[in-house]
Amino acid sequence: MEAITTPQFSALTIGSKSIGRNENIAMAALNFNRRGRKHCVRTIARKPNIQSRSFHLGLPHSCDHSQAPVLESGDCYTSFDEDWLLKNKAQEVTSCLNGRSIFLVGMMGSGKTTVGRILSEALGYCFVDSDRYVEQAMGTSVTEIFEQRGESFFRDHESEALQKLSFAPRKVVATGGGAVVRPVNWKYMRQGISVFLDVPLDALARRIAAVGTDSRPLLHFESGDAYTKAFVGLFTLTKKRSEAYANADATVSLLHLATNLRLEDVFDITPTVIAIEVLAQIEKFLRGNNGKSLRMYPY
Ligand SMILES: Nc1ncnc2c1ncn2[C@@H]1O[C@H](COP(=O)(O)OP(=O)(O)O)[C@@H](O)[C@H]1O
Ligand SMILES: O=C(O)C1=C[C@@H](OP(=O)(O)O)[C@@H](O)[C@H](O)C1
Repeated sequence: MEAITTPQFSALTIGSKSIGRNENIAMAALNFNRRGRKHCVRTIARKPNIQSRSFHLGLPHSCDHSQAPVLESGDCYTSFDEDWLLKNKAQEVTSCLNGRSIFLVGMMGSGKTTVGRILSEALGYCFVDSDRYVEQAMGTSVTEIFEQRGESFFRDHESEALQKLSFAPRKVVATGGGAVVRPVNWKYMRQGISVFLDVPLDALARRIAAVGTDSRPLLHFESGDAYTKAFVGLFTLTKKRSEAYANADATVSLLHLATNLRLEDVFDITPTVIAIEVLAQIEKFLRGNNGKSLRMYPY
């Protein structure tokens, strides 16, 4: 059996900078392959109730990761800095991505815009929100388009936007929550890699209630407070769309992620950690390790 090697960054000092909403330290991932050799720096999550502090990461020659939390992608981790890890993960995935764009799909409020911006910055890609793209092309808001021209008019322009974006490499595209329902949109998104952000209904409704339903016309028909409107509306849409979301090349399930990180609430998972997990799942897909078939890409 080969000896386990000490990671190159064993003397790296973790700064005492604040990370995440509660200023807790981040958790870094060091992935070891089956033969026990250090493979690469992997993923992280914010660990609640641990004070930020400086320390040296010096791993012994035989690391026991049996107690380390495990991400959905199967990586385990120790304490580290999440921005640093995102950068490293992005560097690692960049070469296998080879310029392919990333299309984030998921329900309203699943974090496509928030996570997409972080991802694009880490990868040096451009970020495009397809709703904003349509709004710019039409010179009016999505809400007004729905109210004045109807949903199918909006869907036509959404498809046109995705078609145009599909030709452009090096983009992270936050698609609209309903883009998955038109089969032709998958043809466009297949020019890149699609990732489904799978977020529990309650968390979606809480996020949307926090900002209100004004900019989400499909939730305007429901009655009750913002949370109830969002929950009921999203429940109905989810039932119709879950099969379509399953077409994505990769999925990041926040429930699985929270369970593996031993977090009680998906709200405790920061957008940066989700971005890292998106990259880890893309890597799995590109290596043919997630059960989805690879396609030929134009870039
Ligand atoms: N990981 C997260 N934890 C808590 N709130 C989040 C997270 N990601 C996004 N949000 C919040 O949820 C709301 C919807 O996010 P957004 O990125 O606009 O979703 P989408 O583009 O999928 O509709 C925003 O107010 C955003 O700040
Ligand atoms: O789920 C949907 O059908 C929609 C989601 C919205 O985008 P977000 O997912 O960015 O909120 C926007 O495209 C439009 O209101 C319709």
